[in-house]
Amino acid sequence: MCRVLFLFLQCSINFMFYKGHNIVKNQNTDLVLLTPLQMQIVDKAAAKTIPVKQLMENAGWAVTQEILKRYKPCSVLILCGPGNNGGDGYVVARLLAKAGWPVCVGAIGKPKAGSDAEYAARQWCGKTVENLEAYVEKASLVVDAIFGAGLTSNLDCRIADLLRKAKRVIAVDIPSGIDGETGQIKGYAPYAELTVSFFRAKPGHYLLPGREHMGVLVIKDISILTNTIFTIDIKYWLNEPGLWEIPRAEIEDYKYRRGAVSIIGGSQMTGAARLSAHAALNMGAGLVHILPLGNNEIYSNFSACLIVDNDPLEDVIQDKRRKVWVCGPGLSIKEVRRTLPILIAAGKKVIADAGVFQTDQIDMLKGTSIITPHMGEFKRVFGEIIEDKVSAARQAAVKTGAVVVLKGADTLIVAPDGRVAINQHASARLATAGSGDTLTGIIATLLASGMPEWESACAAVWMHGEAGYLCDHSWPNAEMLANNLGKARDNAKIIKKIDN
Ligand SMILES: NC(=O)C1=CN([C@@H]2O[C@H](COP(=O)(O)OP(=O)(O)OC[C@H]3O[C@@H](n4cnc5c(N)ncnc54)[C@H](O)[C@@H]3O)[C@@H](O)[C@H]2O)[C@H](O)CC1
Ligand SMILES: [K+]
Repeated sequence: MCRVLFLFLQCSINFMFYKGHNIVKNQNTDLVLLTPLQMQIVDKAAAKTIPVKQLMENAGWAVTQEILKRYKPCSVLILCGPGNNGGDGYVVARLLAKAGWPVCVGAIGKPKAGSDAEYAARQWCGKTVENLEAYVEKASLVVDAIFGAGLTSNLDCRIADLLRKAKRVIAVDIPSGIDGETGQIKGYAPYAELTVSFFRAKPGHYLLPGREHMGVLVIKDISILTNTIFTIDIKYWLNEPGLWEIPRAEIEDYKYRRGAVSIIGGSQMTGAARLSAHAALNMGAGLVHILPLGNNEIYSNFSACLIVDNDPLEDVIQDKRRKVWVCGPGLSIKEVRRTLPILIAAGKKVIADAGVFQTDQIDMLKGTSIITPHMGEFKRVFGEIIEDKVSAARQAAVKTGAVVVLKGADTLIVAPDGRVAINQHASARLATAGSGDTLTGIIATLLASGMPEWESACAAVWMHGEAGYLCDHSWPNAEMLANNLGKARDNAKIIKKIDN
């Protein structure tokens, strides 16, 4: 009952804020990721209702609780930087010492006079050590509270050398040296075994290579109100159920409403289109066609549920009910040139993959709905990554007008309007030939069932990962992955139900 009332109040508050700003487009605020700059805005807004000193106390308390929960008392060195990250560190030092742990502090820089961090430093009455090199080596645990959201440039070599000597590191907010927005390493960053951050995670917590430095990542509530998010133009989300909603089967459904997926079937490499079709069928598409560019026998013998087109593409595209097309898996560049422009000119929603990335002709992709390159393909078409991969994918989305799914261990789903979902729901089980073709079939099915482009791609990437997790076999092939898609789809709904 209380939960229902709480949800009602939360929805009402959300609605009030949406009316005013319409800034948070996706309703699940739990999945929002804040850049360090946005976090500063949140901090400032939060400080109007709760003093920063109190937020810092809450942050230090949260870190201390996580340490007490996971470790037995041991010698701890807390490295405190000059800013508020250091301030959190001083609070941890005080609270851990109060709990009876042998603690000392190593001050790296001095907090500004009159700052909240200086206040926290003054509350620390224990040992502050000078010979940091020796202490870092001796300490059983090193708490890295040097830099957090405020890191502006590469870590100084002395600080990097110091952190290199630490045996076991616990990071406050984020390991020093990781860029909170891009996940890139500025000079050096330690590998923490535990990272405790506050309110909402940052993109850099999930983007590689940063993600590998987090160890166990815990995000703690420090009493910042959720509604502070509504004043910010959110651009990053973690890709989990709740960010999107999969259409449910309705009593009045018919096959075209459930979704019709059409796939161009290559004349030589026929496995790719068949895998896409297999994924689409297992994902619940209402109708799956393959249009073969060569001998259609292999496609006709593939599955009783599959329809193989006998007519040429120019005729088939006249069928207005067949809106969603997959073009690229198993196609030569010649086959792509023969089919992709026809589909685009006919106004079809095209998911372009594999074969379409064989040239650097970006123009060819304009008018597609979703493109799904892995990093090698992305670079072939769009060139080397100059800044970071999120910026590069955003530029590619603007240039093509398509949603870009940049596939990898931290797959990005980037919309032309700048929205970015970061997927961490994946494992090495997806790294198998044909896995990409499977993903294409999943995206096509969701798009054909009426989901918008970005949401279809996000949901498909998550379900692809889920199918991998569901495999009993630790080295599944793409067909085994596709066999788990029905269950993956069900799981997405169950998890969403619990979240909301
Ligand atoms: N809502 C929250 O999440 C809260 C977070 N808290 C903690 O505050 C920090 C962010 O604090 P801020 O003072 O803005 O930044 P830092 O402490 O990370 O560092 C700023 C400090 O460091 C100097 N600096 C930056 N880069 C370098 C560098 N490469 N070399 C040398 N010096 C550098 C800069 O000039 C400043 O002096 C956040 O991470 C949380 O841990 C709050 O406690 C409460 C709410
Ligand atoms: K830190």
